[in-house]
Amino acid sequence: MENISLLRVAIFGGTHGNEMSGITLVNLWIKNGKEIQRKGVETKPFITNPRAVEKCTRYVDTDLNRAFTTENLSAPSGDDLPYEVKRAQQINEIFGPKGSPDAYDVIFDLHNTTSNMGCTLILESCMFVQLLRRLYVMQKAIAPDSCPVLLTEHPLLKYSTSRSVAKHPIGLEVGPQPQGVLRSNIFESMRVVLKHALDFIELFNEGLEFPPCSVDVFRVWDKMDYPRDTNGNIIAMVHPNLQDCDWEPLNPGDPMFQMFDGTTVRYEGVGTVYPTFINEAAYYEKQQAFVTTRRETLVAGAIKKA
Ligand SMILES: CC(=O)N[C@@H](CC(=O)O)C(=O)O
Ligand SMILES: [Zn+2]
Repeated sequence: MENISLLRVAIFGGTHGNEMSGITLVNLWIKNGKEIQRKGVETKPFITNPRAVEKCTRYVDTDLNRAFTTENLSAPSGDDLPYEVKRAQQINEIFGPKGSPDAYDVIFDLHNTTSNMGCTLILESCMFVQLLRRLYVMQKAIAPDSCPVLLTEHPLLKYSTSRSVAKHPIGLEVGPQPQGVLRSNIFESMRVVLKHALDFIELFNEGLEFPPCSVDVFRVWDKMDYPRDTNGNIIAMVHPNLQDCDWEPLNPGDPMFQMFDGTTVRYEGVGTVYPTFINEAAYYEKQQAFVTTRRETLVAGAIKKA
């Protein structure tokens, strides 16, 4: 039986300054935190990138959700550092230090995507799947559609997120919602998932035991770029058969891109993958048309409060 304590919880909004649901919710909760208060739990709502929020842009100098590397966090502070690196250092001081016993127990980091991903929980390692299993069950109960778990553990594709400062980082990615836009359905589903997640932490803190079980996850497998010409210009779009089909199986031979000349590019990998972040606006600059994942079932042991 693994013992973990869940006492200090932060809720981050505005890690990307144009993802409006998390920004709006966190600002509401900063004004009035009643909705996120739970017995025995300290919850802190926090805007992580206020300058980007003010400009309604993803970031000012560099992507904050890639900035929490050991190198950045240990860089000598100075005015010449990019804004987001300075901000990462401040956040690490308040909620970390990353990797230390003093770090916050849980950070929920609220994101929106332009992809049709529904409500997705993003986990960085399977260590925390025991808890996620429970969140997952609760989400299933509240959302008519499935609520996938994306595991970003990958030797090359893992990135240094804002939430990685916590002992248990949890990303909440809800879409589709355009950048800079607030949609009531997306806003509401984010709000409801957070509510259930906090309810769970309260129950857990009261000493409720959760039995072992298994949970299905989508593990990041590979990233796919758009087809490009020799100058690096994009020469195709996501194929209509794939657009909006996040989490649906993509089999070898299935259409993947539609070239501007009308021809179809088909998936040629080995075996079935489950694409996600399909045609995410923020990923054009990252040379990423979508991410492929593989389905896995993880077995979660019993958990109980320390
Ligand atoms: C669209 C978007 O910003 N997605 C997030 C995913 C995450 O938080 O892990 C990112 O790339 O940082
Ligand atoms: Zn984001």
